[in-house]
Amino acid sequence: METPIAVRGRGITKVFGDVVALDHVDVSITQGQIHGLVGPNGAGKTTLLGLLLGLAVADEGSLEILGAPLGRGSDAPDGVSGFVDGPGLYPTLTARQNLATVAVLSPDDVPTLSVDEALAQVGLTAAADQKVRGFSLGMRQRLGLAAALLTRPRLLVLDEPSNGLDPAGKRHVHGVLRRLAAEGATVVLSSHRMDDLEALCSEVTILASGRVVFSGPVKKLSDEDRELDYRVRASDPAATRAVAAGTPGIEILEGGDAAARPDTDVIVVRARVAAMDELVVRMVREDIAVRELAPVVSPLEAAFLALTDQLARTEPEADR
Ligand SMILES: Nc1ncnc2c1ncn2[C@@H]1O[C@H](COP(=O)(O)OP(=O)(O)OP(=O)(O)O)[C@@H](O)[C@H]1O
Repeated sequence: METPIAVRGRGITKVFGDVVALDHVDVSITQGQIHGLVGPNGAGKTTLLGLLLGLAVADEGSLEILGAPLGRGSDAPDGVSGFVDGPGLYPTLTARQNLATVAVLSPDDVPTLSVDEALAQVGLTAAADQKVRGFSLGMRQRLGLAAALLTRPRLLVLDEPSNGLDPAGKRHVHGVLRRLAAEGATVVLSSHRMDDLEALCSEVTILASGRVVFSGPVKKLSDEDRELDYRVRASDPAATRAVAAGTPGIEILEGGDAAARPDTDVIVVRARVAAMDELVVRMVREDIAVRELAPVVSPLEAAFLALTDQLARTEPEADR
């Protein structure tokens, strides 16, 4: 049986005065996915998330959420929760009081999570009775997530949920989102952090200037045919350099952002995957131990930069 589609948008256009925030955007998100929205500042991510939350309506196009078409003047879609532009919280109330306020606003027929359970899920039990005024950005983000979890959403929409989270907080929040998705909920989130998106999302939509430049599985972006820059650290840097220089398809990068490293035992090379495989085989044959080999930027980030840069170069100046 085909997995149901949680979000289906066709030709979505949203204009603010002279600014086309979304320009005929098509997007399909299957149920149970964690779907990432990524794009440069002003690309239209928050605008699209706002439409999913029913905070605004599109000027053109159709949007279907959890199987129901979203029309002009529709209420916020059932089963959807989340936030854009930071969670709306009352600073003079405690975390528990904030959630209690949200809980009483939930319609009676909506299945809810208890306030204590929501606080526990985001790791805020110990801070439950502290006023939100004294909360750090990361704690506010977690409380915003707890508020969104109260109604047991089938579609959770989050604008930069990892903002301000320390590594432990991030791991905790990622765990909550993965569990939700495993239980069948759909999560759509925006982020500027490619490492977060790669860790969490099975699919991403890349937006640039309001247009979709890619939408699909993250692994499709890890194109083996794309040249990437790799850091190579080995037991014998001079010998590595000599082997790299003699390996077809390997370009040693001297200078530039990627290569300007203070640790001189690292060399940076530009190559496709097949050439890197050959380089490693040759190094091992020469008894050189490979201590580190990693792309300077991740495949997703490289694809993002290539796709958004390509669009910027093909757009006339007046369009930007
Ligand atoms: N309410 C509004 N009134 C006027 N212009 C707006 C409004 N909301 C968004 N815009 C414009 O629409 C475009 C898209 O904005 P949006 O906030 O969706 O981008 P974004 O991808 O979320 O950016 P960022 O990464 O900076 O958060 C921008 O040019 C922005 O200035």
